[in-house]
Amino acid sequence: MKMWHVFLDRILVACRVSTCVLANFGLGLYSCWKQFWGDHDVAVGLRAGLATPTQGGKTTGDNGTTGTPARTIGIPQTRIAREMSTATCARFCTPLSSGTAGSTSKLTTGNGSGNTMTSAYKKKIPSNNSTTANTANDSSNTETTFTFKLGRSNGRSSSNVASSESSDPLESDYSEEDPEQEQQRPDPTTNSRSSSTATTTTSSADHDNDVDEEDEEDDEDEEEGNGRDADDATHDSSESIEEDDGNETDDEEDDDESEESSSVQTAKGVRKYHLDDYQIIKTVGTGTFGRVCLCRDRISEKYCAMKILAMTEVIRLKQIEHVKNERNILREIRHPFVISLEWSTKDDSNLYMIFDYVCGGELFTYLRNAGKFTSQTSNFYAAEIVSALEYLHSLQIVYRDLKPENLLINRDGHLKITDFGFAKKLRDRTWTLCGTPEYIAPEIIQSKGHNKAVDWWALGVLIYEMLVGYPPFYDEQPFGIYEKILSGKIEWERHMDPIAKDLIKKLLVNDRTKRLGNMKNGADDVKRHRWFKHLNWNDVYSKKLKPPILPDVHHDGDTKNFDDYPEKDWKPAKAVDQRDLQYFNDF
Ligand SMILES: Nc1ncnc2c1ncn2[C@@H]1O[C@H](COP(=O)(O)OP(=O)(O)OP(=O)(O)O)[C@@H](O)[C@H]1O
Repeated sequence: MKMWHVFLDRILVACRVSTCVLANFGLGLYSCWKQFWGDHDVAVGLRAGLATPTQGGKTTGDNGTTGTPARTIGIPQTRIAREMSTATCARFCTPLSSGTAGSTSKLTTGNGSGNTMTSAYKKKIPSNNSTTANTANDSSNTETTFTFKLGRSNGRSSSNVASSESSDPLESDYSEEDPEQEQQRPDPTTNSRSSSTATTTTSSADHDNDVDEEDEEDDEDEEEGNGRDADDATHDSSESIEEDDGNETDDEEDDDESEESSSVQTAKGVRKYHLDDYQIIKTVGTGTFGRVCLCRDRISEKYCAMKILAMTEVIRLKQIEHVKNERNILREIRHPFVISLEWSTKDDSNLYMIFDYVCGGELFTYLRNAGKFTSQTSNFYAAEIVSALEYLHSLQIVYRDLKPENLLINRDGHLKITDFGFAKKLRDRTWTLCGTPEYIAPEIIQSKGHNKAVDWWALGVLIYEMLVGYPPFYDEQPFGIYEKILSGKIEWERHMDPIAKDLIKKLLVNDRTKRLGNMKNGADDVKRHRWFKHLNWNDVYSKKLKPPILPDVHHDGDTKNFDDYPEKDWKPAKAVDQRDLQYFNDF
């Protein structure tokens, strides 16, 4: 019976791939025709998927990212979202690139078997790593926009790197034009707001646009939970939202305020922020549309991380709604293990988000350096993630990008989840195909519609990866990864902690109605699992647990745990015209 299931699953995946090859061929022809005749939008979709200019592992786009280190090759593919008609829907199935020397690219060795995979992953441990450890909007049910971060880097920190010649059969999936995004595009015929009035004092009502209409997942909770004793003190995550989170903005716009400045109510009173308040020190990371810089707030003298997104790129890749979504969700949340957004603004070229600077670098780096973590270390990080996921889910936010690359370690050794580019506020399921291949849940691959259960799946993958050193579903090709995910077959290490293994098994359940975390007791089922039995969850939330790793940092603005990026290669992003600027009126 099981064999039949596997067989049928494989046929299903194969059908999807074949369909996408054919459709892609058609789409290619169509796009060429359109490109020739000047249909910008469709051509953009194709460029994003297939023709990212790369040179020597560096992007050569016009977004100011020229010279971005090689882990960002294929930047547009790292967060691909294509909004095309399902009639022209296709998935690009092109050969894997071999990647760029000394960097990024794909995991191209290993055959998927346990041992080879181990060595393959170990080979990926960066040699020049300076990090050391002290101790061992989808608004409706019809929306089918596909968004992907592809492949995992073999470099020290990036995983969401995609080659422009990726073979991922799900990489470029197409959908009906997102009606919502279309609706939200301002009417170009209306007058542009002058830059002096477009401040960042926006309302959080934007979220409404990202919410599905049906009530959440009645069907998901039918299965019985495990009915464990409620002996653990459970933190009521809703209480953790501080009333004054420093991100609320004044209702009234200040005439003097420009796009680059705005008054914000902070814990210490009203502060008028301005971009000039921030002295940019150094690039510490790169992303899809730009870079993340360490900077210093001249007023508070605090170090911050400034995420700079080139608007031209955001528009080109049709990511307007996703970026606004990211900012809106970040404004709403406040949790000890989630990155804090201090302020956001824009000028006529870039969007800016200012975060706390997390100087310890990515968990990914520590994991690759260590090979694997002990059960105790993994338990510590998993507990902090459970606490954060419980909080996010209580706000109906599904995170959708859990992986070690998105977990930063603070100076105090505690985690901060970063990169909310795929986060989404949900009431019902969503159909956006997004994630990183090794971490995506079966229901995403099967386009069944998904919900917060995907985060619990990803937690299972993450715990496995921390304990074993590589993810449970691995293959050279994304297609192989998806096959393995759907087959549900996991290779277990002989000496793996049996209690951790039990938890992983209960999280990596293909049927999401039986997946721990997604049943009627929600996150409590995970928190009460034996692997977490020793924990007091209030202590977890209050950061009372002793961190297993303390980053080697000498001061709050230390950048030794991040790669060096050639600063002089950054070109200023092109200014967008008034029409395009209106897309970001409420940013
Ligand atoms: N608050 C922060 N403190 C320190 N480093 C950070 C911070 N935020 C981000 N970074 C670094 O910058 C990198 C890119 O940030 P982030 O993932 O948010 O950008 P992105 O554009 O969403 O990237 P991607 O395209 O990979 O999704 C991160 O991997 C991390 O190394």
